[in-house]
Amino acid sequence: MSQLLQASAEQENAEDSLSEEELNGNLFLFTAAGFETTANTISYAIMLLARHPRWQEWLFEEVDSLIPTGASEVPEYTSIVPRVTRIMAVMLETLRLYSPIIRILRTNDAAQELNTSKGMIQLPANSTVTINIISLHLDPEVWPDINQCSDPPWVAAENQVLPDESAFRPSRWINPDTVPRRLYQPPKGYFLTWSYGPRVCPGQKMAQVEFVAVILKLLQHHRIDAIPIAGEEREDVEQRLDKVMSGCIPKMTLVMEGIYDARKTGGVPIRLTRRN
Ligand code: HEM
Repeated sequence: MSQLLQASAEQENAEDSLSEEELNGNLFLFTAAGFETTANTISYAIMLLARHPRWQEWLFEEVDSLIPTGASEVPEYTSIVPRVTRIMAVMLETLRLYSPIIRILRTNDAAQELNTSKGMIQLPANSTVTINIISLHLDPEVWPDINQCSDPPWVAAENQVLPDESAFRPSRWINPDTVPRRLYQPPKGYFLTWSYGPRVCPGQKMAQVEFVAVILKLLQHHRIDAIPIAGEEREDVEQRLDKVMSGCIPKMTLVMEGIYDARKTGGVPIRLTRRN
């Protein structure tokens, strides 16, 4: 944003600088696009980790190897971020299941021919095309059973009721050691959480660093638990969390309904317990 302001201020002709309306528009875009998206992704990840606590144990292994217990040093970007794999996998899996932007709209000025795998599609001028990100991210022809070799052993023993593509299984993003790229690269066009092409999200890397920093610091000393309400058993808590997460609505970005109005709705009480 500061580079944009500087470039605008340096223009010799006033009409080449950004108008007040354009400045306000950009400020709004950066705030909404930069804040809501990442904040909600972190909220969903915390809910998923409270709902599936065994994945926290899996993350603790990575967190403790990155910052050994008792280490007083503040995590340092260049030494930590390139080594973070599991936290990134949790971020990608959260974004796959709960992408903050659930559809991308594009309108063409002129008539266009699209050459697709299903044949040629003629688009008249001013057609609006909606890309449905949710269905791409859950496509049963693409997502099931990827990288099962990276699963922690308890995954195979779990009685999984959901089809694999709908389940929270972050290890699907972790390639075996024999593959040079650490994280799974989905087929082109099937993971569009950041969009694609010339208008791809410019804040992608910043969001990743924010997510890693928050989850790393949170799990360095704490575990996340959903607090039972009024004598709930664990099974009741799980059902309640599933219900909250399935009650998502796309506002500016995808959000869990009622969760941010905690005074009225009660929200979802979460406890951070200090790890030993
Ligand atoms: C998890 C976090 C994020 C996700 C999932 C995300 C996703 C997206 C998507 C899908 C678009 C394209 C929207 C469209 O074309 O209709 C977009 C655009 C944009 N994002 Fe992000 N974003 C995230 C974080 C950020 C951050 C942290 C920033 C900046 C600090 C940012 C700044 C922008 C801007 C400025 C655009 C507009 C780009 C353009 O129109 O050419 N985003 N983002």
